[in-house]
Amino acid sequence: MVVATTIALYASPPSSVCSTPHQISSFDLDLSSRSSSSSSSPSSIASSSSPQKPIVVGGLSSLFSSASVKSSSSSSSSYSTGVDDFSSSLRDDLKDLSLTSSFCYSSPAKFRRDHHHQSPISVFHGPVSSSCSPPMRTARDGSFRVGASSRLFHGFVRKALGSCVDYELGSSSVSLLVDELTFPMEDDFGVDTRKPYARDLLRRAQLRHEIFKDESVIKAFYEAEKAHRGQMRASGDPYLQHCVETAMLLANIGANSTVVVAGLLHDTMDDSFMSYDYILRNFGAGVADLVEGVSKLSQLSKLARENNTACKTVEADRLHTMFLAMADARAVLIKLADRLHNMKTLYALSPVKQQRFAKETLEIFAPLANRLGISTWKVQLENLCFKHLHPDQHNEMSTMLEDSFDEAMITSAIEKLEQALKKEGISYHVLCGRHKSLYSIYSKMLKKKLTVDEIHDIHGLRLIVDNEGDCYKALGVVHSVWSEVPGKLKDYITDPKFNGYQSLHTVVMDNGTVPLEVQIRTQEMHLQAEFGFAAHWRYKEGDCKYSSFVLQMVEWARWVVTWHCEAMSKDRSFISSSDTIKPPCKFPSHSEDCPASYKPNSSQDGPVYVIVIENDKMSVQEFPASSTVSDLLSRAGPGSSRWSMYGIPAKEELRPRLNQRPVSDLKWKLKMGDVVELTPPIPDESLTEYREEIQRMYDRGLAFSRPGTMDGWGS
Ligand SMILES: Nc1nc2c(ncn2[C@@H]2O[C@H](COP(=O)(O)OP(=O)(O)OP(=O)(O)O)[C@@H](O)[C@H]2O)c(=O)[nH]1
Ligand SMILES: Nc1ncnc2c1ncn2[C@@H]1O[C@H](COP(=O)(O)OP(=O)(O)OP(=O)(O)O)[C@@H](O)[C@H]1O
Repeated sequence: MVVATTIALYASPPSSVCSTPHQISSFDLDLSSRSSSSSSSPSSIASSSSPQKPIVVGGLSSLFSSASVKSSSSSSSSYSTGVDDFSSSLRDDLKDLSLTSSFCYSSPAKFRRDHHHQSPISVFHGPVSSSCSPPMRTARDGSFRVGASSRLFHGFVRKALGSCVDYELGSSSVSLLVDELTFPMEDDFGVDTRKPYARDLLRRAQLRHEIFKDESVIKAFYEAEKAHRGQMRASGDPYLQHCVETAMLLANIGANSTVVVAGLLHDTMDDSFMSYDYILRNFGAGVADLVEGVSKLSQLSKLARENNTACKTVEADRLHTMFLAMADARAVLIKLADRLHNMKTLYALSPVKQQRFAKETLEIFAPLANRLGISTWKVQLENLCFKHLHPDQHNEMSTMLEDSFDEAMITSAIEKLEQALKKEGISYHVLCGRHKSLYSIYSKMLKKKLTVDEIHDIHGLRLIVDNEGDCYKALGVVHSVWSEVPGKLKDYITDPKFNGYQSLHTVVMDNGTVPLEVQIRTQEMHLQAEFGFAAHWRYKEGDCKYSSFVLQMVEWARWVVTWHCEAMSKDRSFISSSDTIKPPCKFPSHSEDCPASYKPNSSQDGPVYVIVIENDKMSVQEFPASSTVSDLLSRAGPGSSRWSMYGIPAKEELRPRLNQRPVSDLKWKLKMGDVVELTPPIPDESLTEYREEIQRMYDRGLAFSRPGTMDGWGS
């Protein structure tokens, strides 16, 4: 949820980290800002999609002093110091920046030392030797890769994390305006592809975020323009606009140019002539793999949506795991950005489609954003779903909270506490605040059967201090500033929760009328609460039991995202100083032989989730690691309707299709995210003939052995 790091932040002098007085900017809070026209309109998407409003204080005084003010600010806290003079469009961008897990400016000096020569756009813009890239990127197995569509279904279980060393395009620090291109922008016929509308779109994007001046991003923009030319959205906008908005969302969380480029191209494989190889040639394997990953995710998501698969909790759980495990976490990030923009423009679709999308988003994508720790997207997705799925409750809640929300309250509460702490000589790492989102309030009311007046954490502050002693001292300060609500003090430091969660919680009354929850913890405790056993995503998912595989996968995915997105990387400085929580191995330099790296085909002990489509019905099935297609077939087993009276498989099972291609080897190992079709589209009339042929083979003794022991399937 909150805040605070950008490269500009790291470039600020360490002395300013915790001690500088901060002016808190005002901000647009859709729910609370009564002056906002959008807030009062029931149909306003803005009011429902607004993220929580995190406000942060902590060494940000020089945050906006960098020359790259726009990009650095865009990837920083939404509500930190000195944004008053920003343009309204930039402020719009900033709305997207309230991120969950980050509050740390603990070692800016280190980052400064490490990164101050780098592009302000991304700390990871440095060139990375190609030896870091996993070999699979270029040495592709040809057996299942004939044609573009088959590519979509191949090789997705590559190292989810190997990809984190993939920065082919990251080295570009070239910053260009639209008219300064150093490469030709012509199509195959030598026609200048820079259509006026595209030029305008790009110019506007460049005003909103510096990364759109990056040469590779501009090139991708024009490739996307070519690919989607003539294609319109249901809203009537050119399709290209969706590509730009998707990329903008990514840029706003600090994603580097590789991810932004892939964001621009994310639909090209599905919607146009553009092939994997074309993207590979023009943008490198990193981008091509990401686009391919997004494409695969889109196809699975469509299948799930059409089959209403995620309405079953077990299958939804498997889908969350599958999505994160089968593709690079950055592909999930792009898919989330794509979905967020689609949700923002959902009004253009038919009511039936709106419901379907909203349902799937709530079941699959919001939880994924939660797992990745991208709180701002999670909040927006949930609020938009809420609005479409329960419009009456949504309206009611909006109206109710419009009357009680007070945005100024949090900013002034932060100021008050900041001053009091200073007076007492208590230093802190982070002081931040947030409004609870509309959907989160609604869910809490339902879950705990409470009225809105009984929710005490609609307004919340979080204070991160140096040590346990300071936690208690700060608690005393909090209680001296505001009056304590009796019975609401919880000391999870002395008495940690069963999952190890530690923090002090208290509820106080601001102005004697509005409850304010204050959480106080150390950096270590905060890290545990974000990344550790007590991680917030797990807390939010409830009493689920997770396999170690799932836990490891989410941990990795979060690390990948955190390390690739500056705005989410606030915890890095914490982590570097933490003894108890270390990344599974050192990012971003881990390589194939890193013992901790995720190797799906060797060290992975499963399980594997596979999409099975049978008689046009989709299910997500779990198999032990190393299961084969043959194992999948045998699961149906004799006695099932799909086995003929002779005990041999009927024709359909003899030609199962794996990832859209006929299976050539039944010993083929199933991989996370594989799609197995058990009902190939064979015309009915051919079945009888085919079964007879099988029967003849069987009679001649050429038949296959019993299920489960079938040997290789020809090839
Ligand atoms: N990361 C993490 N956060 C937690 C956990 N438990 C509680 N929290 C945070 O602490 C807040 C309040 O928790 P509690 O004080 O235990 O409150 P409660 O009794 O569950 O309910 P309320 O007082 O109604 O919020 C939650 O809203 C979370 O933000 C946990 O296990 N992990
Ligand atoms: N008092 C607080 N101050 C600052 N941030 C908070 C505070 N309480 C929760 N958060 C953060 O706000 C984000 C959204 O949390 P949300 O309000 O949806 O749920 P929660 O408060 O953690 O849990 P619950 O709804 O069960 O009480 C999370 O990232 C959470 O860590």
